[in-house]
Amino acid sequence: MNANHQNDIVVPPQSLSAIPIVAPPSEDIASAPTSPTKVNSKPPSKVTPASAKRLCRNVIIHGFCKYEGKGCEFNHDSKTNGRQDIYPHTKVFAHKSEYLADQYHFICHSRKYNPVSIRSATPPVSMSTSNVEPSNQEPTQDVAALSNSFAQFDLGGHPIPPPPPSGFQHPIDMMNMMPPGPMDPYFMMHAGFPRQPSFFIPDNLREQLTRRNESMLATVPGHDLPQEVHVYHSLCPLEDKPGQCFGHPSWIYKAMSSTDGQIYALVRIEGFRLVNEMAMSVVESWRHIRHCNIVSVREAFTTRAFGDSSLIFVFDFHPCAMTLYHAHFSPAAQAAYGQNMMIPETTLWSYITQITSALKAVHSSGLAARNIEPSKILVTGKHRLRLNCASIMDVIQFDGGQQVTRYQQEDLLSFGKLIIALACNSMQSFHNLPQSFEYISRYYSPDVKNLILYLLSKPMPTKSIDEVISLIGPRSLHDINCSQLYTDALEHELSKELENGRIVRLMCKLGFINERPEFDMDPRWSETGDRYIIKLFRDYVFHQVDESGVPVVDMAHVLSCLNKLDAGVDEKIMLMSRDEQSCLIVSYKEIKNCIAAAFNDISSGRK
Ligand SMILES: Nc1ncnc2c1ncn2[C@@H]1O[C@H](COP(=O)(O)OP(=O)(O)OP(=O)(O)O)[C@@H](O)[C@H]1O
Repeated sequence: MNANHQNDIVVPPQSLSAIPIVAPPSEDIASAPTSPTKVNSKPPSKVTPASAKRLCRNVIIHGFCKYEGKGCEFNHDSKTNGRQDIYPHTKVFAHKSEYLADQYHFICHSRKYNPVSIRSATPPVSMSTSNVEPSNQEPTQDVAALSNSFAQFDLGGHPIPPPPPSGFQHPIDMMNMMPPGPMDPYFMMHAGFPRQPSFFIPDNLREQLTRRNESMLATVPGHDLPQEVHVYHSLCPLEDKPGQCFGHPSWIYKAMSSTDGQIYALVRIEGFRLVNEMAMSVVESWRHIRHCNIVSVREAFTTRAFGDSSLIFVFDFHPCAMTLYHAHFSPAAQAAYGQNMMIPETTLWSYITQITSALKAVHSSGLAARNIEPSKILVTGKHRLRLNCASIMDVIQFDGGQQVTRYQQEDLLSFGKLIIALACNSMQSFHNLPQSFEYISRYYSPDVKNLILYLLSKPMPTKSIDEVISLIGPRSLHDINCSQLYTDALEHELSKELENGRIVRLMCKLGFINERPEFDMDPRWSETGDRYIIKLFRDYVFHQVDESGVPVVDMAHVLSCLNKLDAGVDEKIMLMSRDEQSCLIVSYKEIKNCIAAAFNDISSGRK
């Protein structure tokens, strides 16, 4: 610390309303120091018995005192206390002294004359055991003296707010918007403390998104794939052995496009010789379909990059996706859930609604899906389905689109088979229809059976996806409702993340500003003025210690401070010099202005 500031603080001229705390004088108000610049720092500490009659400042301002019954000696019964009784001797400096009295009261609650202890989880230690020098003065007088010393500063703009109405929530409490449920273990560490604001998204959602992000970045070492295929690089196989795509040996890779930097899924049909160039034009029709239940195809091309003649289809990549087969019918899934794996009716209707919606989009575009089977439908989230491998069948069995109507009827038939398989939890269920229908009738509503009967009925011109839509109409409304509720929940989470984004930006600004070595000799960057306030604020937010000097790692405190800073609220805080010899009272609004000015200096290229 700069030697000039060992024992006192010169109020920076830029921050007129930053108030250095004067050492509470032991003399009378009349003999209180009047110089605003030179300050001592030892705060008053002892509360005389007279305080017992005085209404607690915390009750006045916040509606409650968290130290009531835990050492706070002031009166907490607001009904028996008139406001005019609070500081009968300090009428002249009413608002100033009241304000500072409030600060003083907080100091009294502090364990080590350190603002962090205001937020401490443990009850405050009595003043006699704290480091604060005891004072015989009544707080009112001390405070009046303090305000007297700073009469020249503009303290008048902040009248004390009226006592809060019952039910009033302190801004910090208003951030306690944690959803009902078990408390986050982090906050449990602060037992005995009111619930802290939660700024983080729920664990399950966070884990899901993290897994997806990791899956996007995951690589598989030791493969001998080409470095580059067309504009795609960083190929990574998603399977360790070739699969079967519509009867052809196939591979699927994750790869990055050098065109847009996005990750895609490349489906490679191995050793495929394209005889009709026109076949590729089908992909163009598919490319125009953008639907939430269809994996979008981006392009298709042939390549010799793998040492053979391969046909490549490029699809959107959905991290952590698995096929419907894998989710419900694979030996692993069957072993894990056994007979208990019956799909609940609401889930079944959700699946039906999503596939119907996808088929409607495809059929309306004059195409047929030709992929309604469990291994060609991806589950990309909870109960979230997407038809995969769109367009592949049309290319490898190209017929110029002559049989679309037939294929569309086949889509409906395949859809019926799929519902039977899902409802009976068996891929073989279609081979024993009477038994399957009996099972479905027993466990599902008649609507399911009626829909299946319709889908399995003979192909005819009137049998269409539109008919299916009218059959499932009321059921699909439930799915729409669920989706919208989920969207609302996600938006809510997103709004919280938005706050976090703002906080990160603020922290970046603080990082840019604090202790820049190249500005060491510059008085504007040394430990005076705005930058000094910013530095002390950084200490206040991050470097607090408890009464034994142990660092306090209190995320809730950090987030709460940064949120208030971001909002630029009028609330004032006390910043302490590192030697604890002097302190400043300054509002978040003023600190925000200091940071904005300092950051502006840096970002404008000032040297
Ligand atoms: N678009 C995609 N985005 C992300 N992952 C995908 C995508 N398409 C496929 N996958 C992943 O690749 C795996 C294999 O897909 P594929 O289409 O080859 O299914 P499969 O069950 O192996 O079928 P088959 O046995 O017929 O090859 C899927 O389980 C999924 O994890």
